[in-house]
Amino acid sequence: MLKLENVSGGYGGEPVIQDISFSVAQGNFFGILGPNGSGKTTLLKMISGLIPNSSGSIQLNNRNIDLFSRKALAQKMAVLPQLTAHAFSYTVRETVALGRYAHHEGFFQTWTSDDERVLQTVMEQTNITGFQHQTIQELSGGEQQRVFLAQALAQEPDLLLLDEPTNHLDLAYQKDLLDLLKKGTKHDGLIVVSIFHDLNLASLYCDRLLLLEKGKERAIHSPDGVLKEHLIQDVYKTNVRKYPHPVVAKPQMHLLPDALEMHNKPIKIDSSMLSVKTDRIALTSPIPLRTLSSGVCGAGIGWNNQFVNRHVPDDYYCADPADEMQAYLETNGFDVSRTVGMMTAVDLKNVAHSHSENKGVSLFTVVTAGTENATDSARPVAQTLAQGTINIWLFVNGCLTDQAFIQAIMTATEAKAQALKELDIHDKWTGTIATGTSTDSILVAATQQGRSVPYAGAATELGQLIGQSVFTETKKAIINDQGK
Ligand SMILES: Nc1ncnc2c1ncn2[C@@H]1O[C@H](COP(=O)(O)OP(=O)(O)OP(=O)(O)O)[C@@H](O)[C@H]1O
Repeated sequence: MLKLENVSGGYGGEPVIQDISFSVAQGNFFGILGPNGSGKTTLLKMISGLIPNSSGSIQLNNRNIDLFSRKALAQKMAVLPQLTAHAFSYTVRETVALGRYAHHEGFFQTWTSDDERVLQTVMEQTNITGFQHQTIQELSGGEQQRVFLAQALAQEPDLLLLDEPTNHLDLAYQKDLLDLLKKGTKHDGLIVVSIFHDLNLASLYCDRLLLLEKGKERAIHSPDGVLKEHLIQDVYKTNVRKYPHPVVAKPQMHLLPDALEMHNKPIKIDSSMLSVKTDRIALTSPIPLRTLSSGVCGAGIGWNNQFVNRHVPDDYYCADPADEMQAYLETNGFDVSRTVGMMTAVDLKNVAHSHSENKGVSLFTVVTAGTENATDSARPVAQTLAQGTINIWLFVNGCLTDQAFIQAIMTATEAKAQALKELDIHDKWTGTIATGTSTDSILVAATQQGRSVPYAGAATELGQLIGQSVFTETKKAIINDQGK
């Protein structure tokens, strides 16, 4: 256990570090964050005993660190400092072997089989065995960083202190190094205390974070507790947006650039951008739109500027429709990374669309609808799929919040169900009124320009536009399809 109580200190004069207290238990990964000059390195140097604290106490395993001899401390604690230019020309192997010195009785103690085993293990873990006979100077910054990490690991410490360990490392080695450290905490009970400039890496790997501001604790908590928009904006004096990691339950911070792209010329999505052909309906926007969709391609949340509703035959079957659709889009000149793609078997000339406006927000709605496959979602039954799908596109000229995106989907779905009810469309398996078809898709795409639209429930201006237009255009599209 590492324990700091009311620690202050610095380089003489006004203390750089002021009244810092925290503890890190065995097996924990602790991150230190803070802007340039906030005192992160100074605090790490105090923990490692390199500079003394002027008040408070620093204990490792219930013992003040200043009571350890240098050598005893080196058996318990290893440090990976910020990478600096090295004048010496040891080989990689010799450099890593120096880490074993902490465990030797005297300078001339012979190299044991245990030393060799540890040396080989840490060289393999850090992937440096291949260049063990080269000199340090011959290596790149990232390779050198891994050698010094191997040296620190060769000390077999209880506590590992790191100053920006991922500096100089490429993406894959950043992950490998942090995975290795995390494994060390979980499997061997290692305590890791590390400085991070990259808030997102700190969030992914650390159990707890300390946020320093001008040498004082501004926050100490779990990543979720520290990575709060207002807190990070206030301490780093820059605009950020917090989003969950797409796979791991950890927060991620995104910078908001003042880039030109954010001040695009105002645009309005409408029917002039729509093209209807027999094999596809397509809409191309001059700027990327923020999208939420259930398309075969480009599903989920994203930014896209091409939208395709492709006609497929009644008997279309493919084991991997996403893959097949991707190939179709590529063949037809669409950039798959920026396209939302849907499929339908209905005749595309029966498409219905309209443009509507309400108090500064406008909406372009496009619907294709077939109802052979109509289902009542409240009474689901296993059934053979017939052709017939309702695909709804909603292009909003406005700036939507995440809530508004979700409410737009809800409002549109409710209006679609009402359209089916009014046209008395039944689920042929249950005999009840259908609510949709079992293969319907939806897209909400917003310019993220102009009026800000916080909500899109049925009582809001956008909600009313969506409700009315989806109800009307879905009915039109169904009637068109029925009259084919
Ligand atoms: N050797 C030194 N002598 C005197 N003052 C120092 C010394 N090293 C750092 N400082 C001062 O202490 C303060 C904190 O520096 P420190 O290096 O701890 O910040 P940091 O948070 O690690 O910064 P960075 O993110 O830029 O690495 C700064 O104002 C710095 O000028």
